Amino acid sequence: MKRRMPKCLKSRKHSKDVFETHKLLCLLHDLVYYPARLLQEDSHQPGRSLQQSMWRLPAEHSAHHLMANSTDCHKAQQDSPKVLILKPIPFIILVGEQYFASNKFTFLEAYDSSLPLHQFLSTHSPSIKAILSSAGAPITADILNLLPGVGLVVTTSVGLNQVDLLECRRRGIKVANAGSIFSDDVADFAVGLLIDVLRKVSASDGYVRKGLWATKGDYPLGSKLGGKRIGIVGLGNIGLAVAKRLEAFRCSISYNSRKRKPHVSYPFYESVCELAANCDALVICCELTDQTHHMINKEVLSALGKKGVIVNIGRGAIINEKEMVQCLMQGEIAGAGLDVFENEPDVPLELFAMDNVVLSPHIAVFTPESFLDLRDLVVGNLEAFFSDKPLLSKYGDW
Ligand SMILES: O=CC(=O)O
Repeated sequence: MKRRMPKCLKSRKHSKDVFETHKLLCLLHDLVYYPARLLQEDSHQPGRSLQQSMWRLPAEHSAHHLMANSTDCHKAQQDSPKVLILKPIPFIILVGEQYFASNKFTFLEAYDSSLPLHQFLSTHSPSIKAILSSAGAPITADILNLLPGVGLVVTTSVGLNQVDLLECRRRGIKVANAGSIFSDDVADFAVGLLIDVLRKVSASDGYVRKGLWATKGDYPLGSKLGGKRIGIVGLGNIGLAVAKRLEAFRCSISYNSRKRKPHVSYPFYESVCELAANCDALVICCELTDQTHHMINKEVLSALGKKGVIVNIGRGAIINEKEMVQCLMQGEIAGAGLDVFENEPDVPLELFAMDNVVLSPHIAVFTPESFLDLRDLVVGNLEAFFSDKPLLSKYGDW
């Protein structure tokens, strides 16, 4: 389906941003995921202000700076409704200066203040009408309690496990996420991890680099992807994109999901354990919710079996990491391709020594190309909200 895009965004030229985007993406993981933890610990304690921290957005890109360039803009900044940002979101750097000059809204960066968060929010509460969140920036009931004027939470992430959705629903706060913008990127990466684990791409790369080819001879061969039975856990946009790719490899697809999908002919398993017992590889594509937390446990992995492989591009906590590490150590499953972990950026040390495991630092989601689409979607959602128009990527039925 074609995504609608606000007129003001259609005319913008993206190409000149690509170079900047590439530079930023090199820092992306550090900026988005690692500081999420750092910031949780740092949490607006006076004296430990983030103003001096390396994570702060460059001053010339902040809304305050951009809007403060003329008296008119300054007035507009004071009057316009505020979109709260609790933790740094590097993609904002990509949003053109021109767009910030709009009078529809301005960003209010809480992490720029030396005030304790509670005080900061109480002070600015009347003007805060929306929140811009990201994968590492939790939006809790406590925060929403302090902000009764908020009508929209928009996130730069696909996953919404960091947002208290029940509270949003209770308050009638609209929620918009990154929709399907990243589906192809994540699916490419999932298939990449699967091929890597099966065909030992990274492991054999390490073998060559360490000079072992010359001294130890040929490396053990990997296993063929073609014809494998793949179980997809979570058949949303990403799961379907994974399935489509794997069909081209002549894999047979089956799936587990909250509900059987109408118009989908792949075999459906109500139990994830049964799915695991009937496939050679499991690809985890579902959301992290109370129901999916630790859903992939020892029992499921044992059902997958000694030749089975698991790939996770969903969220770390969908797998019981301790049990998975044990299963890998004991040869209960054959290998794993993991982009997400329970306590990022911490990765269980045991995995480092396993050459049947491929590890990546939660990067499946982004490519520079779709990052530009994300920019347009987030700004488009905010623009729509403040113009009382339908959101571009509304989540939920409230
Ligand atoms: O993992 C990242 C996301 O949910 O966007």
